[in-house]
Amino acid sequence: MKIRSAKVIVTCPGRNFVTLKIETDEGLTGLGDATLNGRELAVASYLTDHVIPCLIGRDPQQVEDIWQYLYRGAYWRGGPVTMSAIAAVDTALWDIKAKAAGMPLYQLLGGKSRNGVMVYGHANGADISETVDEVAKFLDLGYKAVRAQCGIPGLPSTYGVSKDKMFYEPADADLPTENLWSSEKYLDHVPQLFERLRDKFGFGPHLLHDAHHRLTPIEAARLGKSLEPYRLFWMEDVVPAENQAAFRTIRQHTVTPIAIGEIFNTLWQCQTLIEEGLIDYIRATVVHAGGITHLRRIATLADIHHVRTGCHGATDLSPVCMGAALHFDTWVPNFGIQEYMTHTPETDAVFPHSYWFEDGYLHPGDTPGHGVDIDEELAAKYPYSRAYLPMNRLQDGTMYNW
Ligand SMILES: O=C(O)[C@@H](O)[C@@H](O)[C@H](O)[C@H](O)CO
Ligand SMILES: [Mg+2]
Repeated sequence: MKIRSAKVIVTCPGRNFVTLKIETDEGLTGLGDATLNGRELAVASYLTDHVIPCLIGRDPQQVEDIWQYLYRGAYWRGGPVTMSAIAAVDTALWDIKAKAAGMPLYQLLGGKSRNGVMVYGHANGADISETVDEVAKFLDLGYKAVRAQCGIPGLPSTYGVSKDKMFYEPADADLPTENLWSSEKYLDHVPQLFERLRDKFGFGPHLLHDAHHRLTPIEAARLGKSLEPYRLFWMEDVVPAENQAAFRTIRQHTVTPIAIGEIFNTLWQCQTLIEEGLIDYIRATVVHAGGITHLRRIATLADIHHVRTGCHGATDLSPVCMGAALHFDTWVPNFGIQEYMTHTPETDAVFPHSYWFEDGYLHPGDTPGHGVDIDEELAAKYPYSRAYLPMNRLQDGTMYNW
């Protein structure tokens, strides 16, 4: 078998998605997600201008060799653009391999380790009362786990809190909007939210929270301690992780479980976190962490150190990434949870898929491959439209972690 052609499809059914489609001389096709929020065209160019020419004529069955060829061969290793491009190739090749075998992808990875993939939904509200109402809606839909975010008194807008309720759009403008941030106000307010949620819903549902890399280690330690009575499933991205050793401070102070990894691209960015047992959940996922091939390595290292997975699954990761992640989740022995923000109906129509939600769990389906397709005619009706994630400044104007 040989790769006959490959192309990049950019579409914007409400938000931008970049998809790689690889076709073989035997007529099999495979899809990989290559979406990097706010930097989409950089990955599209990396693929079209630098990767696709090297793929033509190669044997698509050599998934590992092609991964190594693109990773080692480029000389310039790692980084979000490179690793999203490699991920797209890798995902498309696994899709082709599974289709050629006539199997759903999870079978090739080692088969089912569970009957369904537990997911968490996103509840957000302008204030505590609204967030409580939103959490109730998710629980009514059958979710076993809900992430809760809420507006902070004294801050005009906060990332993750939006008018959209079943999903919110991370990239919200043609040029980046700017939010204001105060860790002091945040740290005072968040424990009150979880106190109300536990009062109302008890300890049955799993509750999660995302701090978007905005605290210092000692502030994160304080957050973890103040949330201990409410027994969260995890607190996510409490500090930026360029300095992995900084997590030791947080760990020394709190037993609230720690999750991180949605912006990680390689194993090297979480090696210390995993090997020293500084985190409980690794949130790297297929599209930004080098595809199934590399994510599997991260998960295997994590397993040895009692760290479980919690793949990123926001709306800026396309249904192609979600489909691949669900096959991975169905197999991976140290599965923790999967994030699930529902896509819009327009996006679902562009990417017909075999996965479905039922009673708090997603199921990947049994279609050969990863089970996600693209309607190219429909995709062509939604041209690229530039959009950025918002940014964050402190109240005195200092540029801050978003
Ligand atoms: O946990 C999450 O889903 C968030 O952190 C995302 O909204 C993230 O900010 C976006 O995916 C960034 O593109
Ligand atoms: Mg997050």
